[in-house]
Parts: sequence; C-alpha cells; structure tokens
Amino acid sequence: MQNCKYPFPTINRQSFPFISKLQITTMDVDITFLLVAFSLILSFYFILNKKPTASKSLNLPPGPPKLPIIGNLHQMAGALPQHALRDLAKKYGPIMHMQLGQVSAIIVSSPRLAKDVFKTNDLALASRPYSLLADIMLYGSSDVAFGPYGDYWRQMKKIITVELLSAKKVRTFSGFREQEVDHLIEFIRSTCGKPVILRDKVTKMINNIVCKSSFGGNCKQQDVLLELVEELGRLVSGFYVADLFPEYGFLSVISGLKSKLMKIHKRLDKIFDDIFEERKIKRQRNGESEGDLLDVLFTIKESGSLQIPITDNNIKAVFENIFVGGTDTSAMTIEWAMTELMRNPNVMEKAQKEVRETFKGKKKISEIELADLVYLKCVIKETLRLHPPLPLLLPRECREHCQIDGYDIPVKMKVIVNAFACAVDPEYWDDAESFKPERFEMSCIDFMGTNFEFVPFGSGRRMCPGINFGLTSIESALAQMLYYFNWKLPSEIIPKDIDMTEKDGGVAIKKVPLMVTPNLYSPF
Ligand code: HEM
Repeated sequence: MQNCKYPFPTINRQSFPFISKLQITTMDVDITFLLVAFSLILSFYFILNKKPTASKSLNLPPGPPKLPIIGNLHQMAGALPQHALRDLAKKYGPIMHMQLGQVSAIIVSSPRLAKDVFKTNDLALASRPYSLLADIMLYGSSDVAFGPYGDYWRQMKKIITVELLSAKKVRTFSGFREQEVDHLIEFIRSTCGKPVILRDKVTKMINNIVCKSSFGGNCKQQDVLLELVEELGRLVSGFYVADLFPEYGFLSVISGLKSKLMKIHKRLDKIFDDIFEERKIKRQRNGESEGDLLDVLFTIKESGSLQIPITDNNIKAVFENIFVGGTDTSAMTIEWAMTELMRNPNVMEKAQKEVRETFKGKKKISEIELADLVYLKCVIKETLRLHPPLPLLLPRECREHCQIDGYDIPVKMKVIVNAFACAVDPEYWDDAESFKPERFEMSCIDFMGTNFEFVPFGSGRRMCPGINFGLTSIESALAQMLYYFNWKLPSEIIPKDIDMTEKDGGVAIKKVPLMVTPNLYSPF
C-alpha cells in the first residue's frame, strides 16, 4: 500500500502544463479530461470567479504573488509540498496567506506560531474543511478525522480516544500484535541471506493488527476489506482536484473519480454490513463480548446512554478512519526507521546493542519489556521528526474569527501547519537535518502535542488519537527485527547513497522501497 491515505490536495503532474512540476500529486487522471476541463475553466474563469476571496478590510498575512485560477500552486512546483512551503516561508514569513486553486489558506511554518494554532486558537480552528471525498466515503463526514467540529464530533472523538484507542484498550490487543510480528519475523527468517523488500510485508502486518483489533481474530472478509481500503487509498490520493477547485464540481464527475469512489464505497459498505450482521447474530446468541472494537462500539450504541445516538453508518465511518489512518502511517515509520538505521551504522549498532542486552538469551520478547528500550524510542522519535508521515498534518478550518501574530483569520479559512518545517527549524534544533537520536536522550521533548517544534501526531483538539496503537506496533516490530537479525545493504550500495527521496503526495512515503539483506543473529 504505497499511496496517500490521508487526503491532501493532489494534482497530476503530467496532466497540467502550468503546474507540470507540482509534487502534490499521484493521481491517474486522464490527460484529455484535464486539458478539456481546464480549457473550460479558463474560458469561464472571469464569469465564474466573481466572488471576492476575502474582504479588503481584513488584515491577512503576507504571501507570495498569486496567478489567476491557480493562485500559488505554481510556486509549489518542483518540490514536495512541505519543502516548497518551507522555502516560501523563508521568503514570505512563518505565516503566509496563499491561494491553492480556489482555496484560500493560511500556512503556518514556525513552532512559535504553531502554538497559536494548537493552543491559543485551538477551539476557533478546531474544524476541518469540507471534503467531497469525506462526504461520499465517510457517510456525510460523520467520522472523526474529517468531521466538522460540533457536539457530534466531540462525542465521537471522546469515544475513539477513551473507549477504542486508550493505552489500556491497546494493551488488550497484544496477542494479535505478537502473532502478526511473529509472522513477519518468520517471513524475514525465510529470506535470510537474500535481499528483500520489506514494505509489503510490514504493511500487511500492520493491516492485520488493525483488522483483528477491529473485528476479532477471524474476520472472514479481511483480504477483500484490506484490498478495498488500499484501493480507496489510491483514489484518495487523486481526488483533490475537486477540493482545490470546489466551485467546479463537474471536475470530479467527468473525471470518473466520483463514480469510482461511489463504487468502492458501495462495496465497502456491503462488507461492513455483512460483518455487522454476523456480529449482531452472535451477540444475540451468546450475549458475550469479543472485546474487539466492533463490540465496544455496538455496546455503546445499544446502551442508549449517548447524547447523540449513533447509527451503523457512523460506526462504519469510524472504522474507515481506523483502517486508513492506522496503516500506512505506522508501516512507513518502520520503513523510514530501518532506512535511517542502514544509513547510520553507528546508530544501528547502538540500537541493536540495547535490544540484545535487554533481552539477552530470551526466545520471545514481550511487549511489557519494550518500555526498557530507551534508545530505540529515541530512534523512533528522530525518525518521526525527519519523516513525519503527515508532514502538513490534516488541514483545519476556522470556525470563529481569530488572530495569529496580529493577522486576521476569517471564518472558513483553511489553516495548514507545516509540521515538517517546525521539526527542522534551525532556531529550535541543532544540526536540524541530521539523524541524531541522541538529541532526545538529553531532552524531554516529546510528541504529545506540547512541544510545537515536534508535532508528528498534531496537537490540540484534533490531535491523533492513535499514538498508542501505532507506536506499540512500530516498537514491537523494530525491536524484534533488530534482535534476531543483522542487516546489510545490497553490495552495490553504500549507506550514504541510499535513496532518501519521498514520493509525491501528502504522505511522506519513501519513493524507492528499502531493500536489505537479513542475516540470522543467534541471541542464545
Ligand atoms: C505513526 C503513526 C501515526 C501518525 C504519525 C499519525 C499522525 C496523525 C496526524 C498528523 C493526524 C492529524 C492531527 C492534526 O490534524 O493535528 C492524525 C489524525 C488522526 N489519526 Fe493518526 N497517526 C498515526 C497512527 C494512527 C492510528 C494507529 C490510528 C487509529 C488506529 C490513527 C487515527 C487517527 C484519527 C482518527 C485522526 C483524526 C483525529 C481528529 O481529527 O481529531 N492514527 N494522525
């Protein structure tokens, strides 16, 4: 699964001469369609685009000069969006007003101002912008990740944080994690001495953990479900032309993307229905709980205690968040961590030494013991600093007029925090671009949302609720990969030549999958 799962504005590079080098892309949109569509847009631009974007009386932040129709999209050409925006911020300041297609957005690129978004104005900026995809796929945006702020959203966020993904609940899934990590280790063992690409197996492992935690050990339709979620991910990455040009709704229709999404939605919906029906019968018959996430949600739904009653469709939307949000983020963190370890042999040696000394002579590593792996945790933090899976987090939308750094942020304005720029800001980090896990040994900087120079999981009300779920799988897999195996690069590659390029798109996945050769290390 190599595509963007968190939607972010994306455009196909080849399809659009004037934004031909845009890196915010991955979709397979038909070239003819885009040419025709944009000729139409150009023709009707002056007729259709009469609306003023912002009142003259507002004191908006400065920003780069804009072109008609595309606004500032061309200035993001030739670089990943997080890099392009960081470079623009160096010139125009840590708070910029930009026009991304028809969408007016504020870009925040410094930890000082990120604090104004996440703390001072967290409530005013707690909503998400409308997204056609979330509307179609997530049952009218009735999910947690893309749902607009309000009573319903607050209720659902509380459920997902307290009942579904709390540290205590995540611990109850340790059996599933152990099984799946064991399978991964078995696979690696079977490939010893041969170069192997780990990405697909690691993604499958995370997928299976998510699936089993959600629907129990024997989710019959697991493979189809995962295939559809993957397909959804591929489409998500291409859907956002429609969100960049929301006034031209016909784009999503004539591109065929809307109908593809609706097809996947229908199939996913049917699979969820089948799983739900089977579970309802089981619950009626046995009356006993499986303890998985579906059972938790059914129990809450049936308890009648909710202020705003929920439907099966609302539950499906939450599961889509868990599947889509919980898979690629963790899988790519494992791949980046291994890549950095291969690129920095001293760090690999130190991390392996820690794991091997901590578990000396043990045949099995239990999750509880992972707490002792202090250096490995620093390695993971440093990986998330340099390779945050969502470098621009998820966009927020202003719901109450507020100010940042003296500038007006009007209602409906999209606000994007460049978490990557904050994480490599030289004012906050020494030797900011280098991979040095040791920096976390001496400091108490954490990713729990209070250190605004390090927010790979976001911060404030919209912060990721899946930190525990994600990190436990990442730590468990990495610890065992380092414990049981020594790793080599293919003979023609030296560490400093490893390709560190990221793929285009809103998610920072490695462009070329890491290839490594495992050799069995006997800890006994
Ligand atoms: C390495 C692993 C992960 C990373 C780096 C990550 C990162 C993020 C980020 C950056 C956001 C947006 C925060 C913001 O807008 O301020 C987010 C939101 C979210 N994540 Fe994660 N995530 C990870 C794992 C997970 C897992 C395992 C799950 C579920 C099982 C999950 C579920 C969600 C949900 C539901 C939201 C929406 C929260 C909201 O809008 O209130 N994530 N995540």
